[in-house]
Amino acid sequence: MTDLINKKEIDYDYIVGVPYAALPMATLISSNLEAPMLIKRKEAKAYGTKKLIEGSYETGKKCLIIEDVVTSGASILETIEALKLEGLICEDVICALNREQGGVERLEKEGIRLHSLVSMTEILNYLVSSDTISADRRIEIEAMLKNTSLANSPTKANGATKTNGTKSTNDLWNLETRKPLLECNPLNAMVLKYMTLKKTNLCVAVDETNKEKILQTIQSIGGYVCAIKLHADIIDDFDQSFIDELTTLSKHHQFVIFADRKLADTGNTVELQLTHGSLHIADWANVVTVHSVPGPPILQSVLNIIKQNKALKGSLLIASLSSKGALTDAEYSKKSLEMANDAKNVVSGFICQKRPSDNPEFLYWTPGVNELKSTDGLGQQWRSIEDAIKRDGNDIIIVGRAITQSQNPVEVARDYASRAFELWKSR
Ligand SMILES: O=C(O)c1cc(=O)[nH]c(=O)n1[C@@H]1O[C@H](COP(=O)(O)O)[C@@H](O)[C@H]1O
Repeated sequence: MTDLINKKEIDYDYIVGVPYAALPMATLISSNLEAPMLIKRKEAKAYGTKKLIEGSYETGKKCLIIEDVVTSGASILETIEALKLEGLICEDVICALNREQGGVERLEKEGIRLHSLVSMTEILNYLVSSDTISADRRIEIEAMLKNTSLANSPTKANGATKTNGTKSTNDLWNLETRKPLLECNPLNAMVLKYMTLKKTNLCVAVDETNKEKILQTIQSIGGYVCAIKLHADIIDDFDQSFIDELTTLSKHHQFVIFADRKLADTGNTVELQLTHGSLHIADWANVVTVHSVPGPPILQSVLNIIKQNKALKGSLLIASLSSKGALTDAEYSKKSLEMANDAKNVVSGFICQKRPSDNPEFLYWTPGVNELKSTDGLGQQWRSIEDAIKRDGNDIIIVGRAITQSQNPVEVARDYASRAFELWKSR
């Protein structure tokens, strides 16, 4: 907690623990920081000073409140009330666990900032990602916490109309319910952040062969995408300077870098393909496509590389392809889904035409989208944004030539992004 206090550069004169559970922590912090501590009594003594606040202090000075667990924030406000009566100022609270049951909001209303070591969301994320609890169990816990906070909330307390803040567990596609499930996977957390921040579920496939042209295109449309997909092996002048500029653009425009490599070999070969050769894919790509045809070992190898903490954070498994006559039928998709379900720490989602599953923990990425044409004469099959999102149930559209070969790629990217996002949000 002292590190958190220093990191947040909180200004204070005294340390005050919320009686009684937080007093030992407050005492330790006061001694570590060599800061004076005040004691707030639960109730004034019937004799002696009869004061609620013990210790030596000057009015107008600042108190940093220490609490162990914050639920509604009521006991903190009680402590602050007593301190204010003595002319003391309270602006910051440090707690160990924020149960996220209304405490932050209630304190914010009083101009109080709550800084927590860990939140309930972070704990649940860890429990799900470590397979300690299932995603469904997580939703039940969150519904229970939400119910409890509604039960404790002031509006409910003063008899205001009941609001049912819980989402039924089958409303898994509601973003508020689905968000915590998606955030258990590091890549999906990254993608979702950009999607919700930039209001876009558009991934543009920049299938150009010249790095300057690629970088110019990305610079112009970067504001409208959550991801940029490349076939690095078609770029004639692919080199480190390209990777550096691409990475800079991804940070500036906040998008995920997607290497469409369609890995489909033995584990050893895949590990070499991700880390060697002229591409060094894992050094710059956050996500890579993987075929399920070699079976589960390929995912273990991709995970081995993800664990090396390079740029690579996740993979998309091919469930179905858009090309005419593709062999990826329903049976193939089902087998891909089984592989993915056993490897959620490496498979963030799918490349698919129709969403192969109703599991909200995956993101469903779909190519083959073009509002103006239905084929390119080379086997590609295109359909509309609406069909891709609403009829086929996908999350992210992957669009190439409809944007990159249009008269005005920026305008088309903006249009595709806004239409796709509206359809996705309203699904
Ligand atoms: O994995 C892919 O991205 C992919 C899978 C698939 O089934 N179909 C498909 O078109 N793609 C890719 O998505 C992009 C589609 O580009 P356009 O056909 O120009 O929209 C290309 O980069 C393809 O390689």
